[in-house]
Amino acid sequence: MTATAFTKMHGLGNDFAIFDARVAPVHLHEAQVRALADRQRGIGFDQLILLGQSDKADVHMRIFNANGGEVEACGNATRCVIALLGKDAVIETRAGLLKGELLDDTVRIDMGEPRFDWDAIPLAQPMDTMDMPVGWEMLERPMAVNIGNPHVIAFVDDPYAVDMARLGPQIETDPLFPEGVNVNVASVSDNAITLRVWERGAGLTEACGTGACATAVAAIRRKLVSGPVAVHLPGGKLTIDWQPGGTISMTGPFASAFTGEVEL
Ligand SMILES: N[C@@H](CCC[C@H](N)C(=O)O)C(=O)O
Repeated sequence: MTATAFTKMHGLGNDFAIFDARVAPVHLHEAQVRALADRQRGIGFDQLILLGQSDKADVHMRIFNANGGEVEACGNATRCVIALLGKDAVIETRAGLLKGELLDDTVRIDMGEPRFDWDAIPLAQPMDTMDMPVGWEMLERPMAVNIGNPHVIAFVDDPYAVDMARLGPQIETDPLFPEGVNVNVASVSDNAITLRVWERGAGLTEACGTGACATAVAAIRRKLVSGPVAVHLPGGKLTIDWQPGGTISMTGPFASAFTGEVEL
C-alpha cells in the first residue's frame, strides 16, 4: 500500500477526486474506485479522474464513474482539470482532444461535435434520435445525443416533478441503450433550460456538463431555444453555445475543495 495524493474538486457540486499519475504511478481497480466513491467510508465523489502523460495533448484524462466503470467524457471534470493545470490546455480523453481556456473565474471547453446517428448514441435499433418513438411514463418522445458519452433527453413542464430516483435507473439500464445512458429531464422558457440529470454509473448529481451540452443541443435542434443558452442545474448555471454543424462551447465555474491522501 502506498499513500497516494488526490485533489477534491467540483463543478457546480458535481464532485471529483483527481489523482495525478504523472507524479507517481497510481494503480486502481474497479472495486477500489467503488470503495473510494463511498461518501461514508471513502473519499466520496461522483467521478474519479486519473491524469497521465499524453503524447498528443498537454495531459491525458481517464474518467471513472462512482460505480467503477470507465467512461468517455465528463464536462464538469474537464473544467476542473484546466483550473488545476492553471492554463489553457488540450486534454486527451476517450471522447477525443478537448481544448480548454482558463477565463477570469470560469473555464470554457470546446466539447467537440455532437453526434446524432442511432448507432453513434448508441441505440439497440435504428430510430430517429430527434423524435424517438418510445417513452417512460410522462417522459415522451425523447431525443438522444452523444457528446462522447450517451444522453437521452426528455422535455417536460417541470423537471422537479419527475421521480428521477425511480425512472432514472430504469431508463439508464433500458435495453434500448446497450452502453447505458445518462438521463436528462428538462424544461425550456425564455431561451433558458432547467435541467436535472440522472447520470449513468453515478445517479442523481448536482450538475452534469455533458448533460447540459446534450440538452442544449437537443433544444436548439428542436428550435426551442437558440445559442448561447443558460442551463440551470440544481448546482448552478452553465452557458452552452452551439450552431448546427459546429462544435459545442461549454462555459462554467469550478471549485477546489481540499487535498488529501489515501492508501492504495
Ligand atoms: N459528470 C459528468 C459526466 C460523467 C460521466 C457520465 N456519468 C457517463 O457515464 O457518461 C459531466 O459533467 O459531464
